Order: sequence, then structure tokens, then C-alpha cells
Amino acid sequence: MDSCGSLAGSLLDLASAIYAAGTSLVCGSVAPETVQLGPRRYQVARQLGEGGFSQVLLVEEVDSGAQYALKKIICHQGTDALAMAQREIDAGMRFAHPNIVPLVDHGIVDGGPSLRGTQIAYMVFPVYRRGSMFDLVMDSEDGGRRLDEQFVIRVFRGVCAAVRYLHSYSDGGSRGRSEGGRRSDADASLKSVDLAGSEDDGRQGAQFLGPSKQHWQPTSPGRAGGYAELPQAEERDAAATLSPERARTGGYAHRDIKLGNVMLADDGKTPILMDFGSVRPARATARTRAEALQMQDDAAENCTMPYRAPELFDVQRDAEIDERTDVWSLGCLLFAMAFGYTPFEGPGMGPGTSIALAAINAKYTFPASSPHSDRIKQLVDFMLVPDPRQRPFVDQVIALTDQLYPH
Ligand SMILES: Nc1ncnc2c1ncn2[C@@H]1O[C@H](COP(=O)(O)OP(=O)(O)OP(=O)(O)O)[C@@H](O)[C@H]1O
Repeated sequence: MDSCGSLAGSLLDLASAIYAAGTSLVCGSVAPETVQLGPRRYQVARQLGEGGFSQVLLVEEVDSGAQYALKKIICHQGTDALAMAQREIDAGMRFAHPNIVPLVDHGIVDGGPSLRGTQIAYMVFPVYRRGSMFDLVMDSEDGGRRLDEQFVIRVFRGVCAAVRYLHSYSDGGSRGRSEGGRRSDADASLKSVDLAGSEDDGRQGAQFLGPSKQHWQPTSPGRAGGYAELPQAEERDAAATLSPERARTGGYAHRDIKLGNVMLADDGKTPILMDFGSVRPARATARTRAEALQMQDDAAENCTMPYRAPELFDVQRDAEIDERTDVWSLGCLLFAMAFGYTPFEGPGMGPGTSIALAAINAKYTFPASSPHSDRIKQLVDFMLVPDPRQRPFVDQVIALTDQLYPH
């Protein structure tokens, strides 16, 4: 966009924000932007960051003075931005885990006369002042350092715990029922992305949806223990075939696990997985060529390329995908945290090398010298298996991690 276009865009944005917030122009200067979501009013302090589709602002809740991160997505008519924002809201309302960002409040408001037909989705999250793992890795690289191995594993193990929670999330389970209608709505919306593209737009008129209640609930005791033993080859192959329970429920896949989507909590060591607009039901089959293309397009839009599983680059008719797309991304994430770059775009890849081809052939090399032990490489190799049917599930990844790095 040229500078005039961009200035006009910013003015339109500002006008729409003022409309949505009910603030006004005072003596020729613009009153500070506030956003009203139901009973709560948030005063914007400054911008924290920007994503491909959003702006994230530091805000203060006017009554309590508490600070939050407000994610704002302008949803223009005719785009799928609103459906995407709705999916992120729904995911925030349903998932609750210590390593998953809690959704504190949310709302969808009309863009107003200056942005006719446009809606603005707002999501309120805790502020993570330490930034993302992307920031941390980049800072370390700039300083010529690598992150400490124990720290890398701690962060990785926390992200795996969040991913295991998503993968084993059951809509019919007690968690699913405990929040009644609201949760069913969230379930319906998350489920509504099917391969035939029949997104549920019945929620277009939604306005304030109210603050979501986030109470962390532990996963079932059966899941908490993990495996004591490293799965052997036969066990791994057996587990690679879906168990009847898993085949029925499937759970959800995040589909965009990457350094930039892992924030660090204020304690400096707890990872928080965020950005749930890409979440999909984990299991899908492309029954027709059109469905295969749609699956591929959806992945191209939502899964960041250097972390994208090989099976999502060239989806064929009858292809089946499952939650192990996330395990591939976890392999890329661990590699990037340990070595400072992602495995299929780092040094040695050469200019013009296709990330897709490198991923499909699992063509990656570890740096010649590294301060880390070979256990990291063993874990990365365990996950970066191009054939999804041979790739481990996240439980197996956790089991191997715990065996290599006992608590
Ligand atoms: N809770 C938070 N606390 C502090 N900063 C945040 C928070 N959430 C997001 N940010 C900042 O805003 C940026 C964009 O956020 P986010 O990744 O959610 O946007 P997005 O539009 O979904 O991005 P993407 O292009 O990855 O899809 C982040 O990289 C981070 O710097």
C-alpha cells in the first residue's frame, strides 16, 4: 500500500475504533482510544505487536487498572477474517491448560459508518512482557549465544503438554459438558471448518459475547503420568496405528506451532502456547480432489511454511491427516530453539532451495558445532519423520523426552 493509502487506512481504523468505543474528538486532538466490551472498558496504552491479521495493544481495564494484551482483528466483509477470529475466540473459551493462553474477555463490535459492513473482533489476554521464544532466540543469536539446553527442554516439555491436551481433548467428555450451551457453541464453531468449506457463518451477527470463564482443569489422571519407558520400535509402530479411542475422538490440532506462537510467562520459564485461529479438528480425510486442494490451501494459509508438515504441502485425494502434523512442527520448534534457525531454511540449504522439497525429503543437517548434547538431535530425529504414519504421537515424544531428561 502507498503512504496515502496507508494513511487513509489508519484514519479509517481510528475512526472505526472511535465509533466502536464511543469516544470523541476533543479540541482537535484525538481522545485516547478506549474499547468497551460489555460492562468493561479498556484504555489503549500502546501497541505490543502486530500479526499477519491483527494488532495487539497494551490496554488497561479502566475500573481495576489491570493491564492486558488486547488483540484486535478488523474483519472486512467478504474475507474469512471474522470466521477466523470466531474460531480463535471459541478455542479460547473451550481450552484451559497452564501452558495455553487464557482468554480473559472478548467481543465483536460493528465497525460503524466509516467501515460499513466491517466488524472488529477483540480478544483480551494476559500480557506476557518477556515476549515470545522467537524474540528470545533472536536475542541469543544476536549475542552469539545458544539457549541453555535444560531451559530449551523445559520449554519444549511445556509446549508438548499443551499439545497433548489439545490432541486428547474430547468434545463429549466431562470438560465439554461442564460449561453447557456456551461450550457447545464453541465446539460447533470449531467443528464448522469442514473440507467442503461449509463454514458456519450463522454467527455473523454476534455482538458482545461476554467474558469467558477460564478455570484451569487438570487433564485426567490417566494422562498425567506419561510413559516410564522409551517406546521401542514395535510399540512405536503399533501406536502409529490409531487406537479405537483416538480414532473416534481425534481431538484438535494447533497447526501453527512455531517460535513466535510460544510466549514466556513472567516467571521466565513457563511456555504459553497462543494464536488459536489455526486450530482444526485433528483428523481429516480428503475424499475428493477438491477437498484435497482445500486442505492444502487451508494449510498454506494457516501453517507457517518452515514448520509445515510434509503431508500438507501436496495433498492428494484420499489423503488422511491427523494430529501428527503438530509433532512435525514440534520437531522444527525444538531444532529452532536449540540451534537458532529452523531445520529446512537454515544455513546449508542454499539459495532457492525449496522448503517443501527439503521437508518432504527430511533434508536437514545439524550444525557442525553446538554446545548441546546429542539428546536434542535424537529427539529432533524422532519427530522429523516425513511419513506421517511412521511419525510418533505427542505422548511418545513426551515419553522420550522424559527418558532422556529425567526430572
Ligand atoms: N499476550 C500477549 N502479550 C504480549 N505480547 C503479545 C501478546 N499476544 C501477542 N503479542 C504480540 O503481538 C504479536 C502478534 O500476535 P499474534 O501472533 O497473536 O497475531 P496474529 O495476527 O495471529 O499473528 P500471525 O501472523 O502469527 O498469525 C506477537 O508476535 C507478540 O509480539
